[in-house]
Amino acid sequence: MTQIPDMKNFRVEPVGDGILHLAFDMPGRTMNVFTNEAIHEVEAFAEWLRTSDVAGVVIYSGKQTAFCAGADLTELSSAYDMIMAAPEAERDDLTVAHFSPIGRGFRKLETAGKPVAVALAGLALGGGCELALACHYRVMTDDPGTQIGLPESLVGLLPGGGGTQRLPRLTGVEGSLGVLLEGARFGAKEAVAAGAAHEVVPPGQEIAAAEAWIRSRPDASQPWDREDWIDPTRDEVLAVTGPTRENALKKTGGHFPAELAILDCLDNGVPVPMDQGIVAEVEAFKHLVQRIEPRNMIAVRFLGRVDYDKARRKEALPDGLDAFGEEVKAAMQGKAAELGDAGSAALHFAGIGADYTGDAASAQIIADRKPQWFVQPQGAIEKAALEIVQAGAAVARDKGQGFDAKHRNLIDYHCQQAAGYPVYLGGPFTFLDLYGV
Ligand SMILES: C/C=C/C(=O)SCCNC(=O)CCNC(=O)[C@H](O)C(C)(C)COP(=O)(O)OP(=O)(O)OC[C@H]1O[C@@H](n2cnc3c(N)ncnc32)[C@H](O)[C@@H]1OP(=O)(O)O
Repeated sequence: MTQIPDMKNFRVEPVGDGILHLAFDMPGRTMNVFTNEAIHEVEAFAEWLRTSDVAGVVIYSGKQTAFCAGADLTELSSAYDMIMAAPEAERDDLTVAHFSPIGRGFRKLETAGKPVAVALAGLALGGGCELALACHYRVMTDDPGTQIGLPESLVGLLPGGGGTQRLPRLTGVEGSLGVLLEGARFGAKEAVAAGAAHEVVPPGQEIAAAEAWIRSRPDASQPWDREDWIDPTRDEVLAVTGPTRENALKKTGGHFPAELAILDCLDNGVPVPMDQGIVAEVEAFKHLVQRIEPRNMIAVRFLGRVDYDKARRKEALPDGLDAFGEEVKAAMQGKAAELGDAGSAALHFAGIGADYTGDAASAQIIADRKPQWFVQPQGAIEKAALEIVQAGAAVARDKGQGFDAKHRNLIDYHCQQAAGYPVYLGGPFTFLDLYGV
C-alpha cells in the first residue's frame, strides 16, 4: 500500500478495525473552506484510498461550529481576475483546468471502492455540502445549526463540485430546486425526508453512527453507479425545469445567469450517467464563471457583507455611510424621474429598487446578450437604465473619495440594501471601477 498523502487541511487517524478518520481542519481558520490546496488534497486522498486496504473512512470537521462553508470565495474572486487576464482564446481551457479538480476529486472519492461516511455537525454549505453528497452515507446531528445547502446562486455561481448532479439524483429534480436556486437549506430531519441524508443522531453521536455504518460492511457505491439505477428522461426533467426557468426569468429579468446555468446543468446532466453529468456541470460553470455578475456578487454580496457585519458588530461602520446610501438612491431616483416614462420603465427593467415586470422571453434575450446590456445598451429603456446606474456611480466618484478604499465593498453592499443598487452590478464603486462614468 502506498503512503497516505501529506495533507495540511485534513488529519488522518486510524481508529481500529481498518477504519480511518479524516478530520477536515484547516490550520489558522475559524471556518473550513475549499481552497485549491484543500481540493487537491481530497483528490490525492481519494486516489490513495483506491489503492489502500482500509475498511472505510469517516469524514468530519475538526472545527466546533461548522463542517465547511464551501469554496474559498476570496480565492474564487482572484481566479476570475487570473482567467480574464489571459488571452481570450485560452480562457476556457484555463477555467476548466482551474475549476474541475473539485468535481473530479469528489467523483474519485465516491468511486474509490471503499465506504465513505460523513458525520455532519454544523453547517455544510457549497463545496462542503458537495463533499458530503459524494460520501456514501451521511449522518447529521439534530442540532438546528446542522444544515446542508448549496447557496452558490446567491453569489452568482453554481455548485461546481457535482452538487447540481448528486442532489437532484437523491431528492428528485423538484425536491432539489429550493436548495439549488434559492439558497434553501435542509436541516437533518428534512434532509433525511428528502433523501439527501441517511441518519439523524443527537449531537456527539455522529462519528460513532458513521463508524457503525462502516462496520456493517456496506456497499461502497452510490445509487447512480449501481446497475439498477434508472436516469430520468430529458422530457421528465424538462417538465419540471421548463416552468421553473420561466419563473426564474420573470423574477430576475435575465440579470442573474446563475439560476439559468443551474437549470442547464439539470437539463443536460441529470438524464445522462454521472460522469457525463459532471462534464455538463463543468461546461456550464466554465461559461458562468467568466461573466462579471458572479465576480461582482462575490465581491459585494459576500465579501462586502462579511465586512459590513463585522464593522456593524464593532460599531465601526464608516462615518457618513447612511448619508452616502441616501445620496446614491436620490441620484438614481432623480435621474429616473428626469428621464420620464423611459426612466420609470428602466427601474423595472434593470431591477433598480423595483421588480421586473416584463415577460420571460424578453428576459431570456437579456440573459443571452453578449456583451450584456450594461456594456452595450440598446433602445431607450436600456439607455435610461445605464444612465441611472451611472448616476449612482457618479456619487461614488464625486463624494466617495473620503472613504477608506478598503471599505468599498462594504459601502457597495450598503448601497444594494439601502439604495436598491442592482446586486449583479456590485454597487456604485464596483461600477465606477469597471466602467467609469
Ligand atoms: C464549486 C463550489 C462553489 C462554492 O462552494 S461557492 C461558496 C458557497 N458557499 C457560500 O456561499 C457560503 C458563504 N458563507 C456564508 O454564507 C457565511 O459565511 C456562513 C453562513 C457560512 C457563516 O455565516 P456567519 O456565521 O455570519 O459567519 P461569517 O462572518 O459570514 O463567516 C465567518 C468566517 O468564515 C469566512 N468564510 C465563510 N464562508 C467563506 C467562504 N465560502 N469563502 C471564504 N471565507 C469564508 C468569512 O470570511 C469569515 O472569515 P473571518 O472570520 O476571517 O472574518
